Amino acid sequence: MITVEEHLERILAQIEPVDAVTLPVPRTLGMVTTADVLSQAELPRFDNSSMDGYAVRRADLEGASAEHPVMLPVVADIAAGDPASQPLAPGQVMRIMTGAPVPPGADTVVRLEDTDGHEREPQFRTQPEEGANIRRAGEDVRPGDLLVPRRTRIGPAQIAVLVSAGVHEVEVVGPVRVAVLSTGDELVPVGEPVGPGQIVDSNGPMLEALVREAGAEVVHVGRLGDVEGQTTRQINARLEDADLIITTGGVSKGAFDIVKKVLTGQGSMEFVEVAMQPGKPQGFGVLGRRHVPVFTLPGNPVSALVSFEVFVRPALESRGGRRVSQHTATGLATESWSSASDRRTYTRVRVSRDSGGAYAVTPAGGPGSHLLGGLAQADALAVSDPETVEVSAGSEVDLILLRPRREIEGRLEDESTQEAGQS
Ligand SMILES: Nc1nc2c(c(=O)[nH]1)N[C@H]1C(S)=C(S)[C@@H](COP(=O)(O)OP(=O)(O)OC[C@H]3O[C@@H](n4cnc5c(N)ncnc54)[C@H](O)[C@@H]3O)O[C@H]1N2
Ligand code: MOO
Repeated sequence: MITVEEHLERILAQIEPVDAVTLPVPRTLGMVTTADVLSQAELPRFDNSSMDGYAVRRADLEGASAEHPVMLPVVADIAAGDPASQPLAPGQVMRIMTGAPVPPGADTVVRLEDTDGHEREPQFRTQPEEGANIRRAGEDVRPGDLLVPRRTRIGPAQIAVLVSAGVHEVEVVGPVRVAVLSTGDELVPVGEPVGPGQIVDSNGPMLEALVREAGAEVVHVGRLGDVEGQTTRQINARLEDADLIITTGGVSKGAFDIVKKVLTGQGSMEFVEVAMQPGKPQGFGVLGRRHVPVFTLPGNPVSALVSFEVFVRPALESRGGRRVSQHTATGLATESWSSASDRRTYTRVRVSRDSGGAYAVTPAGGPGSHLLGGLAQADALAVSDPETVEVSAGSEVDLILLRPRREIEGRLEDESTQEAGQS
C-alpha cells in the first residue's frame, strides 16, 4: 500500500492546466487568468457628481449659511447619462443627479440636503469645500493600471472591474470538461425499473454533481457494462473530447473488474492500493495523445465520494490552473469511533455546535463504504491517521467539509434559533 500523500503527489505531478482560451469577461467566472490584465480606460470616465444636488461655482456661494442663504437660479437639469456639454456661467447653477457629468465651469456640487431643494430657485445654506461631492476622472483607475494579476481566479468582483475598465475579453485557463463513466452490469439508470440483483447508478449523478460543484463542466455521463470492447471504445472516445475522465467500479480483484483489465499498461496508468478507508483500490494515469488524466475510482458509493474529495478535486483545480487547497476545518468528537489501524480513515460526520462554540462532530451512520443511509446527514469527513485505532470522545479531528462552510453555519444558526425558541 502507498500513502494518500504519495498517490496524490504522483497524480498532481502529471497534471497540466488545460489550454488557454479567450472569452468574453462575463463568461469567465471561476476561471484563472493567464496574464496580467490592464485597464483600457480611466475610471471614473469623467468628472461626475457623487450626490443628488446642484452643480455650482463655489465662488458664487461666498458667505452662504443657514441664517443667510444664497439663492441662485437653476438653468438646466443634468441626469446620469446626459452628455453635459453646456457650460455653467457665473451666477447660475444646474440641478445634477448622482453619476451625472459635472458641467464645464462648475467646480463644486452642493447636496440637496444643504439647500431648500427648490427646483428653480434654490436657497443654498452652505459653501462647501472646492471640489466637494465630485468624483474626478481617473482618480480610481488609469489606462494601463493592473486590474487583475495573472493566476487570479475570476469572481463577480473581478468581472465588474474588468467590464467597467473597457476590457471585453480575457485570456483564461479554459473550462475543464469532464466525462463520468459508471461501470458495472448491475447498474440501472435513474428512473428505470430495478430488477433482481440490480441497483440504481448513483455514482454517475453524484460525480456529475461533484464536478459541477467544483466549477468544471460535465460533457458526458455514461454507463458501461462489464464488457471489454465497449469499455475500451468508450474510454477512447472520451479521450478525444474530455479533459479529465472519472470511472467508477471494476478496479478491485473481481473476475469482471474490466476497467483495470483494459487500462493496465495504457499510458502512465497505475493501479495501486492506497492506505485509506474507504477508497483503497485506486487507479490513475494520463492517457492518449491529448494527455488526459484518467481516474478509476472504486465503485462503492462512499469510496467514490471520498476518492473524489481526496484526489479528483485537487486534480480538477490544478487542471483549471487554480491553486490547490483542501477545504479543512477541525471539530471535537462527541463520541468515540473506531479507525482502521493501517489506513487513514475518513469517517462521515454530522456537524453541530459544542457549548464552547467549536464544531462538534458525530458519525453519520456506520463506516461501511456501501452505506448510503447516513451519507445524506454528513457535513464532513473526519480524518484519522493510520496509527489511530480509536478516535476518542472529546478529541480534536481534522475535517474535510462536504458542504460550503457558510451553508453549515446557516444550518447551525437555524438550529440554535429553534432551540432558543423551544426553551
Ligand atoms: N477480494 C477483494 N475484494 C474486494 C477488495 C479487495 O481488496 N479484495 N476491495 C474491496 C473494496 S475496499 C472496494 S472499495 C471495492 C471496489 O470495487 P470495484 O471498484 O471493483 O467496484 P465494483 O466491484 O464494481 O463495485 C463495488 C460496489 O459498488 C457498487 N457500485 C458500483 N458502481 C456503482 C454505481 N455507479 N452506483 C452505485 N453503486 C455502485 C457495486 O454494486 C458494488 O456493490 O471492492 C471490494 N472488493
Ligand atoms: O477501500 Mo473500499 O473503498 O473500503 O470500500
